[in-house]
Amino acid sequence: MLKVADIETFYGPSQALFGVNLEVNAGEMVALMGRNGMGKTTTIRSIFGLTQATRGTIEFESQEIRRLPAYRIAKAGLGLVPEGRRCFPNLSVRENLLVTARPGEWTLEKVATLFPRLEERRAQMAKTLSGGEQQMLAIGRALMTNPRLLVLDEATEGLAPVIRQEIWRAIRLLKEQGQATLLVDKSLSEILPIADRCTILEKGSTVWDGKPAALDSAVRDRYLGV
Ligand SMILES: Nc1ncnc2c1ncn2[C@@H]1O[C@H](COP(=O)(O)OP(=O)(O)OP(=O)(O)O)[C@@H](O)[C@H]1O
Repeated sequence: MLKVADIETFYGPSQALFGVNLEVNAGEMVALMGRNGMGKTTTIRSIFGLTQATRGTIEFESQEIRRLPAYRIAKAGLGLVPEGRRCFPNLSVRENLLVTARPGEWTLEKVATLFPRLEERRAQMAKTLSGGEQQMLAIGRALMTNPRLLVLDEATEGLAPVIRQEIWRAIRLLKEQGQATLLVDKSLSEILPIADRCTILEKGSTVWDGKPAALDSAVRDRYLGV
């Protein structure tokens, strides 16, 4: 479904990615891992055309998307929940969900069953929601675009444990429903049981790819330890 091959990405003169390889197949949940600053967010920005990769290929459903503008990439069927959420603060929950909605299986009703808290707060302005609720709204909004591939960048970062659990429960439900997902998160105990595959980045390159069961303590210490 998504095939990223040998991409290189720069911020001005400074190179952040030196050869990232990554694949997500239909129905798969893939975890993109690596310590701070190794290039996870830059990889996601490159996939979505927010910072264009200068080399390599990014194919989504057999279409080369590396040079497409961000809006065309979203339209091709990729849905992003960016780091830091970014809901529209002065729109209501309902308006946030509807503003980028596209026809498909995900509707207001279905998002309400995934996140009942959002339904209870549907008329509230997004800026009055808690951080965790805003995160749920960001996920709901991405789902309302009915993406064939959903990408979550640090969806549980900095949230209270009870809210994190609600979000992980939703992610597990998405997995059961066969939603193809690329996930960046530091919580190995949550990710490893549900990921089909893990891709690890170090200093802007893919250094390991495999099933979570193959991620032994040597690999963890080498690439994920602090
Ligand atoms: N806007 C920017 N301008 C210049 N350099 C940047 C910019 N954003 C990130 N970088 C650099 O690119 C490299 C990769 O950063 P990136 O944010 O992709 O890492 P990450 O793995 O997502 O880290 P984290 O887990 O901390 O979010 C780092 O060296 C970082 O300093």
